[in-house]
Amino acid sequence: MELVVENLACARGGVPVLEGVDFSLSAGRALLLRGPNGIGKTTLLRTLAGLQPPLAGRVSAPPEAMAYAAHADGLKATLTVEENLRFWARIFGQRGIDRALDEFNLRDLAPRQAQNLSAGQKRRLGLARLLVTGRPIWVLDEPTVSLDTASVALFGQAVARHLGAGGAAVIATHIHLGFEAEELDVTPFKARPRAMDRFDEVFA
Ligand SMILES: Nc1ncnc2c1ncn2[C@@H]1O[C@H](COP(=O)(O)OP(=O)(O)OP(=O)(O)O)[C@@H](O)[C@H]1O
Repeated sequence: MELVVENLACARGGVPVLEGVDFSLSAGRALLLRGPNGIGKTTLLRTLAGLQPPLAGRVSAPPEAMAYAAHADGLKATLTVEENLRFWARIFGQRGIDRALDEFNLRDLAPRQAQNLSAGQKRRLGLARLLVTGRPIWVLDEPTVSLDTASVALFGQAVARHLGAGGAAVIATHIHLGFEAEELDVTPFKARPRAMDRFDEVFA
């Protein structure tokens, strides 16, 4: 599914963060968002995923086309790895969890409660959830935090397979993920400060 973003503006805590964001992404392609801490990558991803409304502009694909993975893994602590995946598969109307277990090397951990996983294992489970959503556009915020080198490679392969199957991905990351991708530095889209009121304008 193609994703077209036109003249998008987004805010955090009521403060405009980015404006005039334009890009398009074809099926089978990934876009890596770059830019310094605090510039607005998370805010842009949340807006793309439909978790907050844009201030202006258009996102062509509906939120139902997006699978969003945030900084937090959002695991059910007392469910096992397998139960977590089955839970999400049911939520998203999918059946199998085998690919998710295999692609993220979770087979041996399947019977373990999520609360007893290491940070990197939790992150692998959070990312494995993407595979049971069945959704075409992955929207990922710093997905490799806590992952070791081998797990980063597993993740890169999973994304590459998703792209190969006609999916797309928008990923905020500071590292190289091992697959071909376009890059967008969002720094030039930083929102300009606005006058708060007419009195402010006098001094602008
Ligand atoms: N809950 C919040 N309320 C108000 N402002 C916030 C909130 N969360 C973040 N911000 C501010 O919004 C701006 C954009 O933050 P955002 O998290 O989108 O940046 P980022 O590019 O993802 O940063 P990082 O690379 O550090 O993850 C920052 O100035 C940040 O301080």
